[in-house]
Amino acid sequence: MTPAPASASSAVPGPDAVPSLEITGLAYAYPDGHQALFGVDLAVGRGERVALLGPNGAGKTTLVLHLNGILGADAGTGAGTVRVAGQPVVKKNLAEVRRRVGIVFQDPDDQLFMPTVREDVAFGPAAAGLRGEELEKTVARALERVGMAGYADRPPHHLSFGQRRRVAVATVLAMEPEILVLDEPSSNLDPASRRELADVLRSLDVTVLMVTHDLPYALELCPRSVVLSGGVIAADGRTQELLADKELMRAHRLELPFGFDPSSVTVPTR
Ligand SMILES: Nc1ncnc2c1ncn2[C@@H]1O[C@H](COP(=O)(O)OP(=O)(O)OP(=O)(O)O)[C@@H](O)[C@H]1O
Repeated sequence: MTPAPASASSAVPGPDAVPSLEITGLAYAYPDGHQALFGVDLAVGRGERVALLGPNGAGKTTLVLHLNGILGADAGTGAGTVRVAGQPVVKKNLAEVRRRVGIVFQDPDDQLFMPTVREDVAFGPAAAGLRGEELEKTVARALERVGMAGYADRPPHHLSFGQRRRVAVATVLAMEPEILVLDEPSSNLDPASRRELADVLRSLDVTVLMVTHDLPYALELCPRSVVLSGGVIAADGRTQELLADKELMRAHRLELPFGFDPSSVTVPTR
């Protein structure tokens, strides 16, 4: 599959718009010498929802950890550049970059540690200086966006896993990120929670990069997918077309559930 130009996706900004994410020539070797990324180029336009697919060990987590400077950030162990909303991810910009890149980790309990949902969602904006009514409004709006408006006073550990994941998304949305990065958002969710989270994600007016092994979820949510394999981008194009490409799928150990037909799904236009 020939990599598709960014303009093949549906919500691509105009030629002058700054992409939410722009990765150029990103290469990275871990300190033990293991080379995980070999020159990755990827641009994600504002408002796009893109799935990052690939087999175990492809380099997906390594790539995501470069987006907010946990790895890389001019540490001297790699090459290439990462820009978020035009800003290079380098040490002197890390505070600003981390505000703009909201990562929702696979386990919500890694992100929720306060006595109440309200305090968890308020934590980031309060640390950024928000106070009083403005902070209250920010928290309320973030909880509303994930359908958890009535849960502000509840302790996070009293919520279901699916509800905790939505609150984890709210903690990140409260920072008004440029790009929301989700690591396996559908993992451990029952079918109803999975669908509810999909509805929430579809309703957000934010750029999304979603790492997932759940190919039907990628298809439901992301018009565009990128296949990372062996530390390089193997394909970049419309999710429906990539999932229908049996050779590509086999070559990169991607498997649809038995009997699943990608052409039977109505895909979102953004
Ligand atoms: N801390 C580390 N030190 C050395 N090598 C590492 C380290 N972390 C990951 N790797 C290696 O880098 C490669 C990419 O790993 P990465 O975790 O980015 O893959 P992934 O696509 O996220 O995989 P998965 O789907 O299993 O989560 C793998 O070969 C992995 O073994």
